[in-house]
Amino acid sequence: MKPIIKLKNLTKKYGDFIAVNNLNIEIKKGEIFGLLGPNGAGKSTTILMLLGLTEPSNGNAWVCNYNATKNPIEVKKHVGYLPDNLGFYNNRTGLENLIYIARLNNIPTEIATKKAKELLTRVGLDNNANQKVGTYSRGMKQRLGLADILIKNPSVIILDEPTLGLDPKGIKEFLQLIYKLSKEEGITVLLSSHHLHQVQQVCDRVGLFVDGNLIAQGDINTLAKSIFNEESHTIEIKLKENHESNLNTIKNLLIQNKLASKVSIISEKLIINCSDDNTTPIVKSIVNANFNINHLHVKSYGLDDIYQRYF
Ligand SMILES: Nc1ncnc2c1ncn2[C@@H]1O[C@H](COP(=O)(O)OP(=O)(O)OP(=O)(O)O)[C@@H](O)[C@H]1O
Repeated sequence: MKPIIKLKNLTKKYGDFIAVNNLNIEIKKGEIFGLLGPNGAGKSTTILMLLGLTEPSNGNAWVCNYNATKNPIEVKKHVGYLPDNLGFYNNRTGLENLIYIARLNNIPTEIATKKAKELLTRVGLDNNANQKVGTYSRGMKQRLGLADILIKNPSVIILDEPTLGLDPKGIKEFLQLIYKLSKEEGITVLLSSHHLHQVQQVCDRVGLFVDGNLIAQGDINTLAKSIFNEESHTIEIKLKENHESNLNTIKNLLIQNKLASKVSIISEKLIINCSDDNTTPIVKSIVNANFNINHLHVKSYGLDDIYQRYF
């Protein structure tokens, strides 16, 4: 299947400064892809090139098979873009704002009203439809922003820092909504963020961006495996019979049986590293050797760990 978004050697220079350097990414239909990186990494510049709002210095971006530079109008027809700062009429209600936007998109008033109501329900704002937007919380405004871009039935939605300024509950609700839209309706989502641990909950794949360079891309498990190699899984075990000789017996057992690549004894605990998740066979072999486990913790690496390992 052809990718719905394709970036090939995409580069943006401002004078001698390279804001985006030779970017290559392919995103499949229905995927949620996170462009992640610190401020100034080049995320917004990439999005602007994808929308045809700024021209690449080199390379190309295609969205829904349209070249973003040559066919920006076609791209805009298929893409809903949620910028980091939203503009609504604060003295109008959520419903009025949506109807107004639908009318701007040439949707007749009756259909616009029906569609606006449906969308407000879809984003969980049905009870706030007649409330003035000026009284909406930031989370509610973000959800209204999502309804706004869904009005033209986009195949792709692009969100620039969508969780900025939201409280933890707002972030959770918003990300759940994005996940639902993608998985239930097949909408492809590209979102940028510098909040790694938040977006890792919903992204199928991520691209890690630093100083205009994409330093890694993939799903979190693959990234963790490629970075932490033999140590991508860490299991911490404490025994009831916590003598050093017992810990050493288990250490040797696990290494001999090739269940671990490394076992350390730290603060009377076994710290076991392995490239695959061997938790079950490790626990079985400890129990079979007649030892009792009274603490077990499996550490899974997240984007924060991956990111920190890179720097
Ligand atoms: N019009 C411009 N002229 C010159 N430099 C620019 C211009 N736009 C962006 N830059 C620079 O390009 C780099 C990438 O900026 P960009 O806004 O894409 O980063 P970002 O990852 O989106 O960061 P943020 O989250 O802070 O928006 C930054 O160093 C920025 O200063």
